[in-house]
Amino acid sequence: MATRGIILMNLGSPDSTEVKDVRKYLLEFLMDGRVIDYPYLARLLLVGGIIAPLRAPKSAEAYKKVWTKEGSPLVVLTKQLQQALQPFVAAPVEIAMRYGNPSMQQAYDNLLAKVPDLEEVIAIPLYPHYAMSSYETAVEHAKAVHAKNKYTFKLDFVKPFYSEPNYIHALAESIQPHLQQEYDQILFSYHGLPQRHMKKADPTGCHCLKVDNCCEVASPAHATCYRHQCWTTTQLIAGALQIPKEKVGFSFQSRLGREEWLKPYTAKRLEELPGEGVKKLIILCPAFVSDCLETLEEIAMEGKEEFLHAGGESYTVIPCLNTNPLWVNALTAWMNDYANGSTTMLL
Ligand SMILES: C=CC1=C(C)c2cc3[nH]c(cc4nc(cc5[nH]c(cc1n2)c(C)c5CCC(=O)O)C(CCC(=O)O)=C4C)c(C)c3C=C
Ligand SMILES: [Fe+2]
Ligand SMILES: [Fe+2]
Repeated sequence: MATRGIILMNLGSPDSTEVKDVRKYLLEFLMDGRVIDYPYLARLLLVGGIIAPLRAPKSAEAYKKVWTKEGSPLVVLTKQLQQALQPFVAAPVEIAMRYGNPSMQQAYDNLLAKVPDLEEVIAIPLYPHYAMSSYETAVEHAKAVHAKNKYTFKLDFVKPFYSEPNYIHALAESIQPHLQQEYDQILFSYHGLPQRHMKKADPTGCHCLKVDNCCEVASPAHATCYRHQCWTTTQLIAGALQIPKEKVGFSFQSRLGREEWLKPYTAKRLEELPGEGVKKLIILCPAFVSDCLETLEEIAMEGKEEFLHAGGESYTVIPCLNTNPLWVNALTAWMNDYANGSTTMLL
């Protein structure tokens, strides 16, 4: 059998909540041409001259609200997932961040230190849904670091798992206990994307955001359609838990800049919902498998304030899967199926 290693890939966080570290992180993140996809010089002027310097102090304050003794929640929870998974798989597991630390190269080198005759690495981008700015950049970065260092081991990737039954089961079971309370709506809030990115990722050039109900009509575009994949996760969870259609909400959070992003915007919905009679809200963020700034600060703190201020009465946030044993089971099943010759979960 091949000598293997596994890498859990997540987005990454600043090294600390100091403004200089947050600025450095924002620069690395937003200078990624798959995130801010403007021509290099325009991107450099916008990100280096405006966004990173102006946003860093505000983001640093937000990070301070959620930072833990061990560091950023996203990185700490990804490490905890590594520790939870390791006992169930034969191959060593490392973690890597697309931006910041630990880097992809560190992860490869850690695996090589443990397995000098490493033949194959399976990278698992921890994003259920495909987006150029999350899944695709993680994959392309992993390939670029692999090529630059002339590593000889083979590199494979787990594909977006938005509809995979073990993942859906884990997510549904994590939601189920919260549905025992009285609620008016359960809002599935996904990280947003510029609408332009959706059209850019459409290989047909004529489907996404161009056809009525584009995400609900069959199309080859769905393999790279973020909105379709978010919609599918929502439908599968609502079906598994038999949540009535009128109690399911769907929105997109974390907008940046002036372009139009996917709608409806979560922040706007949180202001509108109480006026529509939704006083008791349950909210979750299935675009993330690990809690992070966007779930702990934007949704659990700011979002709650917005909703209650608009007249809402109760606001329950469902945590991300983090180290949920069923989620660990899902990852274990994919890795063990692969070790037994199945390539179903590979890109
Ligand atoms: C679900 C995956 C993600 C997609 C898609 C995504 C797109 C995207 N993000 C920005 C800008 C920012 N995102 C920020 C934080 C952040 N984003 C994701 C995931 C996705 N982003 C995560 C997990 C996090 C949290 C990181 C953490 O340390 O906890 C930030 C930084 C924080 C802030 O200043 O608000 C920015 C900026 C864009 C522009 C984009 C698509 C074009
Ligand atoms: Fe983001
Ligand atoms: Fe679509």
